[in-house]
Amino acid sequence: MVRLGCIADDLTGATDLALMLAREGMNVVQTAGVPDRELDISEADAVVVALKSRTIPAAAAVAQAVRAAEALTGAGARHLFFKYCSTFDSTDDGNIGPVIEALLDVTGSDFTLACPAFPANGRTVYRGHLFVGDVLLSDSSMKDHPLTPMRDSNLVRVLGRQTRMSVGLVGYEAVAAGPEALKAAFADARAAGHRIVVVDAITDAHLRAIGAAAHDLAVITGGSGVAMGLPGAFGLAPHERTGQRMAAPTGRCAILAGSCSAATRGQVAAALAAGFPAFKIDPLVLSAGRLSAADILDWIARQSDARPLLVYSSADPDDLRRVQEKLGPAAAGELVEQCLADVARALPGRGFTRLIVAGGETSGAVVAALGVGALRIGPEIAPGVPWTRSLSGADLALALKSGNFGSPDLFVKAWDLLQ
Ligand SMILES: Nc1ncnc2c1ncn2[C@@H]1O[C@H](COP(=O)(O)OP(=O)(O)O)[C@@H](O)[C@H]1O
Ligand SMILES: O=C(O)[C@@H](O)C(=O)COP(=O)(O)O
Repeated sequence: MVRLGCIADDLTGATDLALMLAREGMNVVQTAGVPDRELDISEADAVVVALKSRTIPAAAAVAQAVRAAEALTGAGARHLFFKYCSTFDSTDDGNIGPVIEALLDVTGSDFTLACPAFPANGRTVYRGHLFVGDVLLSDSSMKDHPLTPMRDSNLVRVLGRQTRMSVGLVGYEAVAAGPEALKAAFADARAAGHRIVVVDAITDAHLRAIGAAAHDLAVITGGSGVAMGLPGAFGLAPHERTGQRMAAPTGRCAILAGSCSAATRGQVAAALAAGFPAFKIDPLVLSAGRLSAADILDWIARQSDARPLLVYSSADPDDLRRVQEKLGPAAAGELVEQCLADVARALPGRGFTRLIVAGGETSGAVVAALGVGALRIGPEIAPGVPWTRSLSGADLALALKSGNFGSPDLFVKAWDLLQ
């Protein structure tokens, strides 16, 4: 029986959330897009629908989220969880605010919370300001994101620009005082006319308190952290998943990296230092027609299968700026995503069965090209990053890595969790 219906605005965000819910005791099915009627979700406590709606026009993001919400409530979900990035990736046009408005509308409710905190990955919220590690969001590498540069750390202000609804703040004191104090703070904020409250959270204990206080809301929104307390609040007990290995089809290994985030760039550097055969995509050469997916596949055909192959477009902020000035951010992004998707489509036919994909938008494009419609969550590689196994399309082990997650050795070590 589906208790919790989840809608994630990108694919890596969906696996991040699915891992959190699974670890905390839920039986989770993750789908890429709105699930087919044929997919068996009868055993699932939670279904996580991955959209690719973070950077599309707000009206389209709303339409996709509403369709997903209708499918999930139709499958029995009484509570909806809207998952966005722990760095609140969005623009002044949306899409976090407009989607929250639409989900409140669909469920006939008038109050929810917003909390992207994920302390295990260094994301904390204090006085409504989002920190990444030791610095404010606006001082972090997210200020240079290719599609959603984040240059304001005050989430009440950021969300306020995206919605006509009144946005309030529930501060640290209420969160630290526990679920009953939090419920009272929610009631006060609602009575004051706020329809969304940004909630402070610095520790996992805060996230569990928020889960306990919010689990009966029809709509809950946030990063995967705020889902930590929900399975327990629904009466389920955590699973210990670390240390497990996942059975995976035998075959070759590849890494496709379209993320330019700092963590991914560090992982690319570590893979190069480890001597992985690597192909770097230059979007300007691609755009000039002097490089194609077929060329990359020819290069792949010439490599030995002794080590994982790396195909990447990850660029530092200066290179990225140079490309974006020439091609425009959206066109450059699409060009690279299309190229990596075209490469990915051919990989199963060439014996590749184990793939790491870095980047949320990139993962969305790659998984769509692979025709994978649903995923089972496997062991945790790093906080927010599980191995998964495809439940439809080609039989694959897939790690869909959020741009800024994972330690530098992730591309080198993740394979050890497969058997
Ligand atoms: N060298 C590059 N120049 C311009 N855009 C790029 C380059 N490499 C990747 N991109 C684009 O940047 C975006 C990165 O987003 P995403 O895959 O979500 O990564 P992250 O998870 O780090 O946010 C994608 O649209 C990708 O195609
Ligand atoms: O919450 C997070 O940080 C991630 O789950 C996520 O959404 C990351 O998105 P990308 O950085 O675009 O992979």
